Amino acid sequence: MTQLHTAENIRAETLPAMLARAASDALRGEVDLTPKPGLVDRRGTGAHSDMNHALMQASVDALEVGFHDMAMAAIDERDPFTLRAELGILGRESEARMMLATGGINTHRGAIWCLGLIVAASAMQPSRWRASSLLERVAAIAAIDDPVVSPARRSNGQRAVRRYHVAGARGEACRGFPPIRDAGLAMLRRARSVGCSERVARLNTLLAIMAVLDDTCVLSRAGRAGLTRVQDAATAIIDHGGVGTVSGARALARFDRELLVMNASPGGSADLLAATLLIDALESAADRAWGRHAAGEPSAKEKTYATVIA
Ligand SMILES: CC(C)(COP(=O)(O)OP(=O)(O)OC[C@H]1O[C@@H](n2cnc3c(N)ncnc32)[C@H](O[C@H]2O[C@H](COP(=O)(O)OP(=O)(O)OP(=O)(O)O)[C@@H](O)[C@H]2O)[C@@H]1O)[C@@H](O)C(=O)NCCC(=O)NCCS
Ligand SMILES: Nc1ncnc2[nH]cnc12
Repeated sequence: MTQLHTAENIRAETLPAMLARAASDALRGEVDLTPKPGLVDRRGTGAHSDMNHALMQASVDALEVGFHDMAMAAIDERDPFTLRAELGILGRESEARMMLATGGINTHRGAIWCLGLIVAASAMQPSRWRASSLLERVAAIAAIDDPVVSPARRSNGQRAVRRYHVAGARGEACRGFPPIRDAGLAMLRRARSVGCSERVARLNTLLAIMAVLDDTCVLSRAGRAGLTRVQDAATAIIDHGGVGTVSGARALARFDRELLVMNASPGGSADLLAATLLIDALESAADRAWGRHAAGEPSAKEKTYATVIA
């Protein structure tokens, strides 16, 4: 867990480095979480023939520098339109590093998007890391068109958006990622508060996101019927107490097998789980560093330097 402290710095680290590390930690936490339904984890490849745990780890390693650059851009750039254009450039650079690290496999394009926006929003106002405040800034950035990308972009996600009339990754960001704000964070905190292990809390959080997200990966692979099945099955497991019980763990195993048969990988939900873990870590870091109800901006020194103890 990344922890942020002030004053007696054991190891001073710049804010961009701290944010990049926190984003990478969140992505590794998602990749390592096991057993996830339909997704790559420590057991194997999920509903993918071209990905495995080692490849996902290599992908995460390749993304940290890009998150650092996005944070730097957000600290330095005050004009929102210039910042959005810069984030687009840096996002595509990150996608290129991902493709280089994975031999051309799209492991984390969606994760670069959602975590990159959160990192940028965090760097813009370092002491205002409450989820609602962060996600408002995410929505404001996402609402600005990337001057380089054509609205007619041909991608699996855009084809699903047009065919099934869903928000897609861009639309969810423009709304401030409601599945994170309203489902993921609430489940993560509630599961911890009732004594679930961190693994169970995170698995329940993934299911809570899957229950509400119109995941274009699932739509592209299994259509509207497949997405409805995924949402209904995730809802049922949560409604019956989650995966911390024997019956819940058995239901999760059945769900995993069903997704493999459907070839339905909830990659978007996996990304939003990582984003939920990132926002949770940032809220905790801000509470420790600046106090629970920090209203004021941190000092110039705090804006630039913070101690990070891994
Ligand atoms: C806004 C972009 C994400 C582009 O989005 P677009 O709508 O054009 O669609 P895709 O390029 O297909 O990317 C969408 C990915 O986002 C994830 N996702 C899916 N549904 C949602 C949702 N409702 N909300 C949020 N995020 C969602 C998902 O990413 C994950 O899955 C991918 C791996 O799964 P897989 O099934 O293998 O995917 P494919 O390779 O497409 O299928 P196969 O060919 O293998 O069958 C992986 O990407 C995961 O991360 C969707 O795939 C954004 O990329 C963009 O505009 N970028 C430009 C640069 C930029 O502006 N960057 C800013 C950085 S701050
Ligand atoms: N663990 C995972 N498996 C498959 N696709 C993903 N996209 C993000 N994380 C993923």
